[in-house]
Amino acid sequence: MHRVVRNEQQPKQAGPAAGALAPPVLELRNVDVAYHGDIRILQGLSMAVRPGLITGVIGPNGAGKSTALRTFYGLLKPVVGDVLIDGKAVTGMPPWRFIEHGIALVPQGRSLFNELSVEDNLRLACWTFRRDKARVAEALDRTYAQFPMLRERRSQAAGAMSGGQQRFLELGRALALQPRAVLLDEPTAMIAPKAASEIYEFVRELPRQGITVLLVDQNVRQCVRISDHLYVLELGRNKIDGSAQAFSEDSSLRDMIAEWIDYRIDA
Ligand SMILES: Nc1ncnc2c1ncn2[C@@H]1O[C@H](COP(=O)(O)OP(=O)(O)OP(=O)(O)O)[C@@H](O)[C@H]1O
Repeated sequence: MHRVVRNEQQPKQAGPAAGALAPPVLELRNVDVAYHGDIRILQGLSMAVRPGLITGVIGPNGAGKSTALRTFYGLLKPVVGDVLIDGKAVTGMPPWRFIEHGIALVPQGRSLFNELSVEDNLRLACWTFRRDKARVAEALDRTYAQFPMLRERRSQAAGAMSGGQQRFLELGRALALQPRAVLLDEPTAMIAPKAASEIYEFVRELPRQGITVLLVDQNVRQCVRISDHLYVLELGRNKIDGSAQAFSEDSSLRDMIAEWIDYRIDA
């Protein structure tokens, strides 16, 4: 059974953050977020997504991980505090403008047009420059080179593919616009284990392509394994954050993570 291990008033920082000198691509600064009325789901939450790293966000069910990701992408507006891109406040900016800043989202759950072909789903990602046929063709070629499986299935209805294949199409659609950062919300939820492992291996390589990652995940084991920097949330607040190295070197933190993994396995 899961137990809350620490409940300090102040979040603990587990050692210096990896890439701590680079300014964040994205940042939440002391945000409070409410869905309805004045019940604040996030309270004083601060997080930074640093370039070239995978930043993982973990925490118990209902801790506010997905709410934080939606706030990062402008889908929820903070009641208090700010969202920043490259150090500049963009609080209240609508989600569709994030791609102009090179930031893409792969939301939780299925987001494809099931009846449309794989290729038409990719073409929709190119909507803003649809009249530039050469640019669309280049985006498709690049995506098919990265995901040969999608090229083979380009005429197939997206909804006829397996869950894992659909996830790769969603990733391909997000990457078609060559973002510098991608926000992933539970990328392997409801995906078979083998495909989930392939997705994590793919995500792990993204920084090598110059793509910064924010990964919100219930799969604590995989999130801890591939992240460079981890945030642990609890009840909508910062609990602990630090580099993956600091987590691996601190036995009390390891115990806490192990406890969560055990909890998840037993549940
Ligand atoms: N659309 C909504 N309207 C009202 N409350 C919501 C809404 N979405 C989430 N919540 C509440 O906000 C809190 C945080 O939810 P959130 O989905 O962000 O947590 P999470 O850490 O991502 O959880 P999980 O790991 O279970 O996905 C929960 O108490 C949840 O019930």
